[in-house]
Amino acid sequence: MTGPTTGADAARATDAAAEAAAEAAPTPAAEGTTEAEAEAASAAPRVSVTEALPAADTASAPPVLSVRGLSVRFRMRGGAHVAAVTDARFDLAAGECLALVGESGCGKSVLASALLGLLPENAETAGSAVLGDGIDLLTADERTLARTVRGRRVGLVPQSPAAHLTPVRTVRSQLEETLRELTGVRRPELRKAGEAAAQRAAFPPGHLDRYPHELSGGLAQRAATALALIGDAPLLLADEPTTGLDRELVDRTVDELRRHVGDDRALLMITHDLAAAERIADRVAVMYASRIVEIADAADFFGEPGPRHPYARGLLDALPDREFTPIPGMPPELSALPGGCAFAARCERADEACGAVPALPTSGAACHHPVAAALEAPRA
Ligand SMILES: Nc1ncnc2c1ncn2[C@@H]1O[C@H](COP(=O)(O)OP(=O)(O)OP(=O)(O)O)[C@@H](O)[C@H]1O
Ligand code: NI
Repeated sequence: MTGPTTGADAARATDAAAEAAAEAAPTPAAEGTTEAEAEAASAAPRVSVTEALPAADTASAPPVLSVRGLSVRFRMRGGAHVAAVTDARFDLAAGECLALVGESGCGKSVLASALLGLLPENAETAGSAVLGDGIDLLTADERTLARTVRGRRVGLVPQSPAAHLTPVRTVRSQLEETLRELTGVRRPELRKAGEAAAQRAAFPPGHLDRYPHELSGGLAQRAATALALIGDAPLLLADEPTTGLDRELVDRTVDELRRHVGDDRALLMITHDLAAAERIADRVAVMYASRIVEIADAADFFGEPGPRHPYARGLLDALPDREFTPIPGMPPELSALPGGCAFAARCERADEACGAVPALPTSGAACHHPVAAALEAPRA
């Protein structure tokens, strides 16, 4: 899903006054933010938690989220189907940030909607997506999802914060309502709690009485993040949280998100911005034509040995600051996916073996001919 771009978005983006305020007061110590927090917000504290943690699949504590065989397809008129997510499998450990990357239309947002129980009527699902406490997000009923999951166990940082916020109410009133709903705080404590919630996401208190349309893109994103954090959900899901922001704001937004991934919280960040993924992710999952085709440690993926899947390698090589070479051809239609590997038609390494769907290892590429495989597994 790509959020609608409205005239209001453009107006906000050029709202110099609000932007200047955002720049001037991101984490002002004078507003009650501790120096350490202010420091953390501005200094990109990219802590490599993967080194301290056992691999997600072998962790002794149950993963915050465990996805197995997750598929989503949409029934279309005339009996056709769109396979938006096919057989996704991954774990997400506490303290970990997994970036789900891939080109527009590959199924990232549909996967997120499945995890929130927000799929439309014409969706059919298979598989499981189990939270640490055993709730399966795919089979939970709407009452459970509404009362105990959304906001409380899964916090959503939306793709288009401006559209996600209620336009006719101030940020303060939206924070207070969510606090009342999720934490039970009542007046007279509510006002203070609202200000504390804003502060957690570095939303400047001086802007609390503004309406969403009076906020810059960066501040709207902070307001939406503040709302997502209120329920202290162990799983944060951010779908393209940096859409429409300039580079500096992208960096700051992802750094702030990273700051909220504490010891007992995990973040699934969906993005097609590979630089943002590199900046905050511990692991990367690459999606192509509805399937996760590679899962790798972010350091290995963005550094050495680099991506193993030819598509993932192509994605990186297409970046302007790398080789700037686009992948030839187009992804297949999700309503007419080929048998075997969906990337084979565009892949110079493809041969007969690629007529069968390659398995996805716990870490590595779903590919019959992964890049650099020869280096790691020399034949005798
Ligand atoms: N309700 C629906 N009915 C039919 N097809 C749908 C529906 N919702 C999404 N799709 C299709 O599912 C596919 C995956 O869409 P999705 O929004 O997950 O892509 P994405 O990877 O998030 O892309 P983007 O980067 O543009 O946000 C697309 O082909 C889309 O057209
Ligand atoms: Ni999307």
